[in-house]
Amino acid sequence: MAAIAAFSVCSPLPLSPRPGRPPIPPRRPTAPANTLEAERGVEFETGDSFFRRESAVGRDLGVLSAALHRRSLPPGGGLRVLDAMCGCGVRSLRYLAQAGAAFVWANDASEGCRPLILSNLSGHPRFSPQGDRSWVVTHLDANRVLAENYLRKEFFDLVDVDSFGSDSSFMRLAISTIRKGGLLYVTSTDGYSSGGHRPHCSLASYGAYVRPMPFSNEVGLRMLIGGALREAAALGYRISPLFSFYSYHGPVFRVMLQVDRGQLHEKSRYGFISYCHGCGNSQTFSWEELGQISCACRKGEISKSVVVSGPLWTGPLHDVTYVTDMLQLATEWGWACTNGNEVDLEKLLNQMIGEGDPRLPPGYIKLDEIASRGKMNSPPLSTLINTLQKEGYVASRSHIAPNAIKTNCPIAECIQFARRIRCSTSNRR
Ligand SMILES: C[S@@+](CC[C@H](N)C(=O)[O-])C[C@H]1O[C@@H](n2cnc3c(N)ncnc32)[C@H](O)[C@@H]1O
Repeated sequence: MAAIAAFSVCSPLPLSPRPGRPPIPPRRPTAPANTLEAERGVEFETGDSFFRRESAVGRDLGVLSAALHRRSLPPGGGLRVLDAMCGCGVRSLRYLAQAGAAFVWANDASEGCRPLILSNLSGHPRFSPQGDRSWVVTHLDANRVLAENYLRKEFFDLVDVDSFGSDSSFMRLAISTIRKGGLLYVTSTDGYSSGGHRPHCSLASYGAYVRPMPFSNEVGLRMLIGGALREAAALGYRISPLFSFYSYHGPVFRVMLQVDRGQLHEKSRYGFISYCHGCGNSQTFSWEELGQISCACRKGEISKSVVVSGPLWTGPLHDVTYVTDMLQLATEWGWACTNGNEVDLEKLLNQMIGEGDPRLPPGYIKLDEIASRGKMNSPPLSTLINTLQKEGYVASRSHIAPNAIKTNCPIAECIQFARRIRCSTSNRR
Protein backbone atom coordinates (compact mmCIF):
# COMPACT_ATOMS: atom_id res chain seq x y z
CA MET A 1 0.00 0.00 0.00
CA ALA A 2 2.97 2.31 0.68
CA ALA A 3 3.94 2.15 -3.00
CA ILE A 4 0.39 2.97 -4.06
CA ALA A 5 0.22 5.87 -1.62
CA ALA A 6 3.47 7.31 -2.98
CA PHE A 7 2.09 6.94 -6.50
CA SER A 8 -1.07 8.83 -5.67
CA VAL A 9 0.80 11.89 -4.37
CA CYS A 10 2.09 12.68 -7.85
CA SER A 11 -1.13 11.58 -9.52
CA PRO A 12 -2.49 13.80 -12.31
CA LEU A 13 -6.01 12.60 -11.45
CA PRO A 14 -8.73 15.19 -10.94
CA LEU A 15 -9.64 15.48 -7.28
CA SER A 16 -13.12 16.09 -5.84
CA PRO A 17 -14.97 19.10 -7.26
CA ARG A 18 -14.14 22.30 -5.42
CA PRO A 19 -17.25 23.97 -4.00
CA GLY A 20 -18.38 27.06 -5.85
CA ARG A 21 -16.40 26.30 -8.97
CA PRO A 22 -18.28 27.69 -11.99
CA PRO A 23 -19.50 25.28 -14.64
CA ILE A 24 -17.23 24.99 -17.69
CA PRO A 25 -19.10 24.33 -20.94
CA PRO A 26 -17.95 20.98 -22.39
CA ARG A 27 -15.69 21.09 -25.46
CA ARG A 28 -16.80 18.62 -28.11
CA PRO A 29 -13.75 16.78 -29.49
CA THR A 30 -14.00 15.01 -32.80
CA ALA A 31 -14.73 11.27 -32.75
CA PRO A 32 -14.18 8.83 -35.63
CA ALA A 33 -17.16 8.95 -37.98
CA ASN A 34 -19.55 6.20 -39.13
CA THR A 35 -19.64 4.31 -35.87
CA LEU A 36 -22.91 5.64 -34.53
CA GLU A 37 -24.84 3.20 -32.33
CA ALA A 38 -27.97 3.50 -30.21
CA GLU A 39 -29.09 1.56 -27.14
CA ARG A 40 -32.56 2.09 -25.71
CA GLY A 41 -32.69 5.50 -27.34
CA VAL A 42 -29.22 6.71 -26.27
CA GLU A 43 -26.86 7.48 -29.16
CA PHE A 44 -23.06 7.13 -29.02
CA GLU A 45 -20.02 6.52 -31.21
CA THR A 46 -17.88 3.40 -30.88
CA GLY A 47 -14.91 4.34 -33.11
CA ASP A 48 -12.01 1.90 -32.76
CA SER A 49 -12.83 0.98 -29.17
CA PHE A 50 -13.62 -2.54 -28.04
CA PHE A 51 -17.38 -2.61 -28.37
CA ARG A 52 -19.83 -5.49 -28.53
CA ARG A 53 -23.39 -4.88 -29.61
CA GLU A 54 -24.32 -8.21 -28.00
CA SER A 55 -23.35 -6.84 -24.58
CA ALA A 56 -26.28 -4.38 -24.70
CA VAL A 57 -28.37 -6.63 -22.46
CA GLY A 58 -25.58 -6.67 -19.84
CA ARG A 59 -25.60 -2.86 -19.99
CA ASP A 60 -29.44 -2.80 -19.73
CA LEU A 61 -29.26 -4.91 -16.58
CA GLY A 62 -26.54 -2.68 -15.09
CA VAL A 63 -28.55 0.47 -15.78
CA LEU A 64 -31.74 -1.00 -14.26
CA SER A 65 -29.78 -1.93 -11.12
CA ALA A 66 -28.15 1.49 -10.91
CA ALA A 67 -31.55 3.19 -11.21
CA LEU A 68 -33.06 0.97 -8.51
CA HIS A 69 -30.11 1.71 -6.26
CA ARG A 70 -30.47 5.45 -6.83
CA ARG A 71 -34.09 5.21 -5.67
CA SER A 72 -32.92 3.53 -2.44
CA LEU A 73 -30.41 6.25 -1.53
CA PRO A 74 -31.28 8.75 1.21
CA PRO A 75 -32.60 12.13 -0.01
CA GLY A 76 -29.79 14.33 -1.27
CA GLY A 77 -27.43 11.37 -1.84
CA GLY A 78 -26.63 11.28 -5.56
CA LEU A 79 -25.60 8.02 -7.22
CA ARG A 80 -21.82 7.76 -7.76
CA VAL A 81 -20.58 5.26 -10.36
CA LEU A 82 -17.07 4.12 -11.25
CA ASP A 83 -16.91 2.61 -14.75
CA ALA A 84 -13.40 1.15 -14.43
CA MET A 85 -13.05 -0.20 -18.00
CA CYS A 86 -15.36 1.98 -20.00
CA GLY A 87 -14.26 1.36 -23.63
CA CYS A 88 -16.07 4.02 -25.65
CA GLY A 89 -17.94 5.18 -22.53
CA VAL A 90 -21.34 3.78 -23.43
CA ARG A 91 -22.00 2.52 -19.89
CA SER A 92 -20.92 5.80 -18.32
CA LEU A 93 -23.27 7.63 -20.66
CA ARG A 94 -26.14 5.29 -19.92
CA TYR A 95 -25.55 5.48 -16.13
CA LEU A 96 -25.77 9.28 -16.43
CA ALA A 97 -28.59 9.57 -18.94
CA GLN A 98 -30.79 6.61 -17.99
CA ALA A 99 -30.01 5.71 -14.36
CA GLY A 100 -29.77 9.36 -13.28
CA ALA A 101 -26.27 9.06 -11.80
CA ALA A 102 -25.05 12.28 -10.17
CA PHE A 103 -21.41 11.43 -10.88
CA VAL A 104 -19.64 8.94 -13.16
CA TRP A 105 -15.91 8.26 -13.28
CA ALA A 106 -15.16 6.86 -16.76
CA ASN A 107 -11.80 5.14 -16.98
CA ASP A 108 -10.14 3.09 -19.68
CA ALA A 109 -6.45 2.17 -19.82
CA SER A 110 -6.39 3.06 -23.50
CA GLU A 111 -5.67 6.76 -24.05
CA GLY A 112 -6.75 6.27 -27.68
CA CYS A 113 -10.37 6.05 -26.44
CA ARG A 114 -10.23 9.57 -25.00
CA PRO A 115 -11.73 11.61 -27.89
CA LEU A 116 -14.47 9.05 -28.23
CA ILE A 117 -15.39 9.01 -24.53
CA LEU A 118 -15.30 12.82 -24.33
CA SER A 119 -17.45 13.08 -27.42
CA ASN A 120 -19.96 10.55 -26.09
CA LEU A 121 -20.22 12.23 -22.69
CA SER A 122 -20.19 15.77 -24.03
CA GLY A 123 -23.97 15.81 -24.46
CA HIS A 124 -24.23 15.49 -20.69
CA PRO A 125 -23.29 18.61 -18.65
CA ARG A 126 -19.85 18.21 -17.08
CA PHE A 127 -20.97 20.13 -13.98
CA SER A 128 -24.25 20.15 -12.09
CA PRO A 129 -26.03 23.50 -11.47
CA GLN A 130 -24.38 23.42 -7.99
CA GLY A 131 -20.93 23.30 -9.63
CA ASP A 132 -20.31 19.64 -8.77
CA ARG A 133 -18.51 17.57 -11.34
CA SER A 134 -20.88 15.13 -13.13
CA TRP A 135 -18.21 13.07 -14.85
CA VAL A 136 -14.46 12.68 -15.26
CA VAL A 137 -12.45 10.68 -17.78
CA THR A 138 -9.09 9.03 -16.99
CA HIS A 139 -6.75 6.57 -18.66
CA LEU A 140 -5.12 4.50 -15.97
CA ASP A 141 -4.94 0.91 -14.91
CA ALA A 142 -8.26 0.10 -13.24
CA ASN A 143 -6.50 -0.97 -10.04
CA ARG A 144 -4.78 2.40 -9.78
CA VAL A 145 -8.06 4.31 -10.11
CA LEU A 146 -9.64 2.05 -7.49
CA ALA A 147 -6.65 2.37 -5.14
CA GLU A 148 -6.44 6.15 -5.44
CA ASN A 149 -10.14 6.60 -4.71
CA TYR A 150 -9.89 4.19 -1.80
CA LEU A 151 -6.94 6.10 -0.35
CA ARG A 152 -8.81 9.39 -0.72
CA LYS A 153 -11.87 7.75 0.91
CA GLU A 154 -13.94 8.55 -2.17
CA PHE A 155 -16.39 5.68 -2.35
CA PHE A 156 -18.91 4.68 -5.02
CA ASP A 157 -22.44 3.29 -5.01
CA LEU A 158 -21.70 1.18 -8.08
CA VAL A 159 -18.36 -0.08 -9.36
CA ASP A 160 -18.53 -1.66 -12.84
CA VAL A 161 -15.53 -3.78 -13.87
CA ASP A 162 -16.14 -4.98 -17.44
CA SER A 163 -12.88 -6.83 -17.94
CA PHE A 164 -11.49 -9.21 -20.53
CA GLY A 165 -10.62 -12.68 -19.19
CA SER A 166 -10.75 -12.98 -15.42
CA ASP A 167 -11.82 -10.06 -13.23
CA SER A 168 -10.20 -11.51 -10.12
CA SER A 169 -7.17 -9.19 -10.00
CA PHE A 170 -9.50 -6.17 -9.59
CA MET A 171 -11.82 -7.74 -7.05
CA ARG A 172 -10.15 -6.68 -3.80
CA LEU A 173 -9.79 -3.01 -4.63
CA ALA A 174 -13.21 -2.90 -6.27
CA ILE A 175 -14.84 -4.25 -3.09
CA SER A 176 -12.86 -1.78 -0.95
CA THR A 177 -14.04 1.18 -3.06
CA ILE A 178 -17.76 0.51 -2.67
CA ARG A 179 -19.98 2.39 -0.23
CA LYS A 180 -21.72 0.30 2.44
CA GLY A 181 -24.62 -1.51 0.78
CA GLY A 182 -23.36 -0.51 -2.69
CA LEU A 183 -23.13 -2.59 -5.85
CA LEU A 184 -20.32 -4.37 -7.64
CA TYR A 185 -20.96 -5.38 -11.25
CA VAL A 186 -18.26 -7.76 -12.46
CA THR A 187 -17.65 -9.54 -15.72
CA SER A 188 -15.45 -12.46 -16.67
CA THR A 189 -14.91 -14.02 -20.08
CA ASP A 190 -12.84 -16.85 -18.67
CA GLY A 191 -14.84 -19.75 -20.17
CA TYR A 192 -11.90 -22.17 -20.01
CA SER A 193 -11.72 -22.00 -16.23
CA SER A 194 -15.47 -22.42 -15.73
CA GLY A 195 -15.49 -25.33 -18.18
CA GLY A 196 -13.10 -27.20 -15.89
CA HIS A 197 -10.36 -27.22 -18.53
CA ARG A 198 -7.87 -25.30 -16.40
CA PRO A 199 -8.48 -26.28 -12.77
CA HIS A 200 -5.20 -24.72 -11.69
CA CYS A 201 -6.15 -21.40 -13.31
CA SER A 202 -9.59 -21.38 -11.66
CA LEU A 203 -7.86 -22.17 -8.37
CA ALA A 204 -5.42 -19.28 -8.83
CA SER A 205 -8.04 -16.75 -9.94
CA TYR A 206 -11.11 -17.72 -7.95
CA GLY A 207 -9.84 -20.11 -5.28
CA ALA A 208 -12.00 -22.89 -6.75
CA TYR A 209 -10.84 -26.17 -8.24
CA VAL A 210 -13.29 -26.67 -11.11
CA ARG A 211 -13.73 -29.95 -12.99
CA PRO A 212 -15.74 -30.52 -16.20
CA MET A 213 -19.48 -30.69 -15.53
CA PRO A 214 -22.34 -30.53 -18.05
CA PHE A 215 -23.71 -27.27 -16.56
CA SER A 216 -20.31 -25.56 -16.73
CA ASN A 217 -21.73 -22.14 -17.66
CA GLU A 218 -23.72 -22.05 -14.45
CA VAL A 219 -20.57 -23.20 -12.64
CA GLY A 220 -18.81 -20.18 -14.24
CA LEU A 221 -21.27 -17.81 -12.56
CA ARG A 222 -20.96 -19.67 -9.26
CA MET A 223 -17.17 -19.54 -9.50
CA LEU A 224 -17.29 -15.78 -10.01
CA ILE A 225 -19.64 -15.22 -7.05
CA GLY A 226 -17.63 -17.63 -4.87
CA GLY A 227 -14.37 -15.82 -5.74
CA ALA A 228 -15.90 -12.45 -4.84
CA LEU A 229 -17.33 -13.89 -1.63
CA ARG A 230 -13.89 -15.18 -0.59
CA GLU A 231 -12.16 -11.84 -1.32
CA ALA A 232 -14.94 -9.95 0.47
CA ALA A 233 -14.71 -12.19 3.54
CA ALA A 234 -10.95 -11.59 3.76
CA LEU A 235 -11.66 -7.84 3.88
CA GLY A 236 -14.46 -8.16 6.45
CA TYR A 237 -17.31 -7.73 3.95
CA ARG A 238 -20.11 -9.96 2.79
CA ILE A 239 -21.64 -10.06 -0.65
CA SER A 240 -25.05 -11.18 -1.89
CA PRO A 241 -25.78 -11.89 -5.55
CA LEU A 242 -28.64 -9.77 -6.90
CA PHE A 243 -28.59 -11.29 -10.38
CA SER A 244 -26.28 -13.46 -12.46
CA PHE A 245 -26.18 -13.40 -16.23
CA TYR A 246 -24.50 -15.69 -18.71
CA SER A 247 -24.30 -14.88 -22.41
CA TYR A 248 -22.81 -17.23 -25.01
CA HIS A 249 -21.43 -14.21 -26.94
CA GLY A 250 -17.91 -14.39 -25.60
CA PRO A 251 -18.82 -16.31 -23.48
CA VAL A 252 -19.53 -13.65 -20.87
CA PHE A 253 -20.31 -14.17 -17.17
CA ARG A 254 -21.72 -11.16 -15.30
CA VAL A 255 -22.84 -10.85 -11.71
CA MET A 256 -24.30 -7.95 -9.75
CA LEU A 257 -23.32 -8.18 -6.10
CA GLN A 258 -24.39 -6.15 -3.10
CA VAL A 259 -21.50 -5.44 -0.75
CA ASP A 260 -22.03 -5.00 2.99
CA ARG A 261 -19.86 -4.94 6.08
CA GLY A 262 -19.71 -8.07 8.24
CA GLN A 263 -19.84 -11.80 7.88
CA LEU A 264 -22.08 -13.84 5.61
CA HIS A 265 -25.28 -14.81 7.46
CA GLU A 266 -25.83 -18.02 5.54
CA LYS A 267 -22.52 -19.91 5.52
CA SER A 268 -24.01 -23.06 3.97
CA ARG A 269 -24.23 -21.26 0.60
CA TYR A 270 -20.53 -21.64 -0.08
CA GLY A 271 -19.42 -25.21 -0.65
CA PHE A 272 -18.86 -27.92 -3.23
CA ILE A 273 -20.87 -29.28 -6.13
CA SER A 274 -20.54 -32.89 -7.20
CA TYR A 275 -21.74 -34.36 -10.46
CA CYS A 276 -22.01 -38.02 -11.33
CA HIS A 277 -21.22 -38.62 -15.01
CA GLY A 278 -22.62 -42.15 -14.49
CA CYS A 279 -26.14 -41.33 -13.24
CA GLY A 280 -26.44 -37.61 -14.03
CA ASN A 281 -27.29 -36.50 -10.48
CA SER A 282 -25.63 -33.54 -8.85
CA GLN A 283 -25.43 -32.59 -5.18
CA THR A 284 -24.01 -29.84 -3.00
CA PHE A 285 -21.73 -30.34 -0.02
CA SER A 286 -20.48 -28.18 2.78
CA TRP A 287 -16.82 -28.24 3.86
CA GLU A 288 -17.60 -30.84 6.56
CA GLU A 289 -19.50 -33.11 4.16
CA LEU A 290 -16.70 -32.95 1.59
CA GLY A 291 -14.49 -34.75 4.10
CA GLN A 292 -17.07 -37.52 4.21
CA ILE A 293 -17.14 -37.87 0.41
CA SER A 294 -13.40 -38.20 0.09
CA CYS A 295 -13.49 -40.75 2.90
CA ALA A 296 -16.24 -42.72 1.16
CA CYS A 297 -14.29 -42.47 -2.12
CA ARG A 298 -11.25 -44.01 -0.52
CA LYS A 299 -13.38 -46.94 0.64
CA GLY A 300 -14.55 -47.33 -2.97
CA GLU A 301 -18.16 -46.44 -2.04
CA ILE A 302 -18.45 -43.61 -4.55
CA SER A 303 -18.39 -44.17 -8.27
CA LYS A 304 -15.23 -43.02 -10.07
CA SER A 305 -17.45 -41.01 -12.39
CA VAL A 306 -18.18 -38.50 -9.59
CA VAL A 307 -16.39 -35.16 -9.98
CA VAL A 308 -16.32 -32.50 -7.30
CA SER A 309 -15.77 -28.77 -7.93
CA GLY A 310 -15.38 -26.01 -5.40
CA PRO A 311 -15.60 -24.18 -3.22
CA LEU A 312 -18.23 -22.22 -5.17
CA TRP A 313 -21.37 -20.25 -4.45
CA THR A 314 -24.11 -22.88 -4.06
CA GLY A 315 -27.01 -20.55 -3.12
CA PRO A 316 -29.53 -18.91 -5.50
CA LEU A 317 -28.14 -17.19 -8.60
CA HIS A 318 -30.58 -14.31 -8.24
CA ASP A 319 -32.49 -12.44 -5.56
CA VAL A 320 -36.08 -13.00 -6.72
CA THR A 321 -37.49 -9.87 -5.06
CA TYR A 322 -34.75 -7.73 -6.60
CA VAL A 323 -35.19 -9.17 -10.11
CA THR A 324 -38.96 -8.66 -9.77
CA ASP A 325 -38.23 -4.96 -9.07
CA MET A 326 -35.95 -4.86 -12.13
CA LEU A 327 -38.75 -6.32 -14.25
CA GLN A 328 -41.20 -3.75 -12.92
CA LEU A 329 -38.80 -0.92 -13.76
CA ALA A 330 -38.10 -2.38 -17.20
CA THR A 331 -41.84 -2.47 -17.82
CA GLU A 332 -42.23 1.14 -16.58
CA TRP A 333 -39.51 2.25 -18.99
CA GLY A 334 -40.91 0.28 -21.91
CA TRP A 335 -37.83 -1.98 -21.97
CA ALA A 336 -39.67 -5.19 -21.22
CA CYS A 337 -40.57 -5.87 -24.82
CA THR A 338 -38.19 -6.75 -27.59
CA ASN A 339 -37.33 -4.01 -30.06
CA GLY A 340 -35.21 -4.82 -33.13
CA ASN A 341 -31.88 -6.24 -31.95
CA GLU A 342 -32.65 -5.78 -28.28
CA VAL A 343 -33.06 -8.86 -26.11
CA ASP A 344 -36.51 -9.59 -24.70
CA LEU A 345 -35.85 -8.41 -21.14
CA GLU A 346 -39.27 -9.54 -19.94
CA LYS A 347 -38.52 -13.11 -20.96
CA LEU A 348 -35.00 -13.01 -19.51
CA LEU A 349 -36.01 -11.47 -16.17
CA ASN A 350 -38.94 -13.90 -15.82
CA GLN A 351 -36.56 -16.81 -16.41
CA MET A 352 -34.25 -15.39 -13.74
CA ILE A 353 -37.19 -15.10 -11.32
CA GLY A 354 -38.00 -18.79 -11.94
CA GLU A 355 -34.43 -20.05 -11.55
CA GLY A 356 -33.81 -17.86 -8.46
CA ASP A 357 -36.04 -20.11 -6.29
CA PRO A 358 -33.83 -20.90 -3.26
CA ARG A 359 -35.15 -24.48 -3.17
CA LEU A 360 -33.46 -25.24 -6.52
CA PRO A 361 -30.07 -26.94 -6.26
CA PRO A 362 -27.19 -25.81 -8.51
CA GLY A 363 -27.09 -27.14 -12.06
CA TYR A 364 -29.53 -27.94 -14.82
CA ILE A 365 -30.38 -30.96 -16.96
CA LYS A 366 -30.60 -30.63 -20.72
CA LEU A 367 -33.54 -32.32 -22.41
CA ASP A 368 -31.07 -34.15 -24.68
CA GLU A 369 -29.50 -35.73 -21.61
CA ILE A 370 -32.90 -36.84 -20.30
CA ALA A 371 -33.74 -38.22 -23.75
CA SER A 372 -30.43 -40.03 -24.15
CA ARG A 373 -30.48 -41.52 -20.64
CA GLY A 374 -34.14 -42.56 -21.09
CA LYS A 375 -33.47 -43.79 -24.67
CA MET A 376 -36.41 -41.80 -26.06
CA ASN A 377 -37.17 -38.56 -27.88
CA SER A 378 -37.19 -35.36 -25.80
CA PRO A 379 -40.52 -34.37 -24.25
CA PRO A 380 -41.67 -30.74 -24.66
CA LEU A 381 -39.82 -28.58 -22.11
CA SER A 382 -42.89 -26.72 -20.83
CA THR A 383 -44.87 -29.98 -20.40
CA LEU A 384 -42.06 -31.52 -18.36
CA ILE A 385 -41.77 -28.41 -16.18
CA ASN A 386 -45.56 -28.37 -15.58
CA THR A 387 -45.58 -32.09 -14.75
CA LEU A 388 -42.72 -31.75 -12.27
CA GLN A 389 -44.44 -28.79 -10.60
CA LYS A 390 -47.75 -30.73 -10.36
CA GLU A 391 -45.84 -33.58 -8.71
CA GLY A 392 -44.63 -31.17 -6.02
CA TYR A 393 -41.13 -30.49 -7.33
CA VAL A 394 -39.64 -27.09 -8.05
CA ALA A 395 -38.85 -26.75 -11.75
CA SER A 396 -37.96 -23.85 -14.02
CA ARG A 397 -36.18 -22.98 -17.23
CA SER A 398 -32.55 -21.87 -17.16
CA HIS A 399 -31.62 -18.55 -18.81
CA ILE A 400 -28.24 -20.17 -19.55
CA ALA A 401 -29.40 -23.14 -21.64
CA PRO A 402 -32.69 -22.78 -23.53
CA ASN A 403 -33.31 -26.55 -23.70
CA ALA A 404 -32.60 -27.28 -20.04
CA ILE A 405 -34.56 -27.47 -16.80
CA LYS A 406 -33.58 -26.71 -13.26
CA THR A 407 -35.32 -28.92 -10.74
CA ASN A 408 -34.95 -30.52 -7.35
CA CYS A 409 -36.30 -33.79 -8.80
CA PRO A 410 -33.66 -36.57 -9.08
CA ILE A 411 -32.79 -37.36 -12.70
CA ALA A 412 -34.07 -40.96 -12.55
CA GLU A 413 -37.55 -39.66 -11.64
CA CYS A 414 -37.31 -36.92 -14.28
CA ILE A 415 -36.73 -39.61 -16.87
CA GLN A 416 -39.82 -41.50 -15.62
CA PHE A 417 -41.97 -38.37 -15.95
CA ALA A 418 -40.52 -37.64 -19.39
CA ARG A 419 -41.30 -41.21 -20.48
CA ARG A 420 -44.90 -40.88 -19.27
CA ILE A 421 -45.27 -37.62 -21.23
CA ARG A 422 -43.88 -39.28 -24.37
CA CYS A 423 -46.22 -42.29 -23.96
CA SER A 424 -49.31 -40.15 -23.43
CA THR A 425 -48.41 -38.01 -26.47
CA SER A 426 -47.91 -41.02 -28.74
CA ASN A 427 -51.15 -42.68 -27.42
CA ARG A 428 -53.09 -39.54 -28.40
CA ARG A 429 -51.82 -39.73 -32.01
C1 LIG B 1 -14.70 -5.34 -22.53
S1 LIG B 1 -13.98 -3.79 -22.90
C2 LIG B 1 -15.05 -2.65 -22.18
C3 LIG B 1 -16.31 -2.45 -22.92
C4 LIG B 1 -17.25 -1.41 -22.35
N1 LIG B 1 -17.38 -1.48 -20.91
C5 LIG B 1 -18.61 -1.55 -23.01
O1 LIG B 1 -19.60 -1.88 -22.35
O2 LIG B 1 -18.67 -1.34 -24.25
C6 LIG B 1 -12.64 -3.74 -21.81
C7 LIG B 1 -11.90 -2.43 -21.82
O3 LIG B 1 -10.96 -2.46 -20.75
C8 LIG B 1 -9.80 -1.75 -21.11
N2 LIG B 1 -8.75 -2.29 -20.24
C9 LIG B 1 -8.08 -3.46 -20.35
N3 LIG B 1 -7.27 -3.64 -19.30
C10 LIG B 1 -7.46 -2.57 -18.48
C11 LIG B 1 -6.93 -2.19 -17.21
N4 LIG B 1 -6.05 -2.97 -16.58
N5 LIG B 1 -7.34 -1.04 -16.67
C12 LIG B 1 -8.25 -0.25 -17.30
N6 LIG B 1 -8.78 -0.55 -18.50
C13 LIG B 1 -8.39 -1.69 -19.08
C14 LIG B 1 -9.65 -2.00 -22.60
O4 LIG B 1 -8.98 -0.91 -23.22
C15 LIG B 1 -11.11 -2.13 -23.06
O5 LIG B 1 -11.59 -0.93 -23.61
